[in-house]
Amino acid sequence: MSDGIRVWDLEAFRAATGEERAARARDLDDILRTTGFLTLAGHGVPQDAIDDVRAATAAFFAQPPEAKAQVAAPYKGYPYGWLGPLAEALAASRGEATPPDLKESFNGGPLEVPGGVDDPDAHAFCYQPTLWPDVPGFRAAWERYYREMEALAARVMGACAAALGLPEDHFEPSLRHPVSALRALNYPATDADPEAGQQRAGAHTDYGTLTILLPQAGSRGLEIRTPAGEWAEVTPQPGCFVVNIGDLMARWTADRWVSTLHRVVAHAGQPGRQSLAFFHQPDWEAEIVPLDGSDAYPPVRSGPYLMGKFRATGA
Ligand SMILES: O=C(O)CCC(=O)C(=O)O
Ligand SMILES: [Fe+2]
Repeated sequence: MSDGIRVWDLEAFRAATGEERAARARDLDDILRTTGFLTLAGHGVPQDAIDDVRAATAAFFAQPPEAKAQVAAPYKGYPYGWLGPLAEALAASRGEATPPDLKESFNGGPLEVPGGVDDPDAHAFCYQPTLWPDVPGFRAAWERYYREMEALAARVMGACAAALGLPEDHFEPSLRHPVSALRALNYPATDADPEAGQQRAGAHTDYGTLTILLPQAGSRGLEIRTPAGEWAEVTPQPGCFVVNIGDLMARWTADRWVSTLHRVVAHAGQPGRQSLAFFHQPDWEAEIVPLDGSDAYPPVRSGPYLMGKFRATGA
């Protein structure tokens, strides 16, 4: 089944002026109001930064479990490192009991700890060190890609401000030290049928502002729940990212934009699939108040809000 995910070109927006720029901003607003998902063209991330992180993460996952275990989270609740197979069920974030997801992941956080953060929760939950695997070139490739994602997220947030009719620098004071996370995902090839209700990633919404996803080229199985209530497959487009809105952005826009339910389906006889998800999250202390001036939601702080979402799933 083909998808209804529209392509939106960031560089074309940034190069445009006057009425054309306004029209491209309106188009972005329209996409984020209806599906909350888009295929991002014109992203400006160098291809070799993408190729290098793909090669590094593939080499990481290809190691035997004992090697991966060397960068497993050292205690329950440690935010980063290797999460082995069957460690998480994303559907639990919506109170649904399912068998665990058929995946493993490697997770890392901000590359620097800013001065002046007093909240001990910020240190325990966000500013723990990323654990570096002993894979040649891994750290350099990961850090470069992380920085590219931070810069891309800032450009997309500028466009989002325009789409909301705000000055393009509107979000900048909330994005001085974002507490974003990068997650590499490996969904092993399957031969047998999954258990009833088991998926590669169970149905969930993302928690933060934006997710910038790099699905494996030619891979299948990522689906979004359409406004009509059906599951529609997202087909990865060569040279593009998939970008979607998370719960915090829905809240910030007082539900003008939608944080759409999505999943990665499992069935027998699937080839392996690897993806990279960058979960963009404003500064720990940033106060998120509905942008339309309404009282649709009480103010929350970005970091504690995110931590609350994770705690609610027992992660
Ligand atoms: O791997 C994918 O394509 C999507 C993963 C996802 O939705 C997530 O980890 O939040
Ligand atoms: Fe997701």
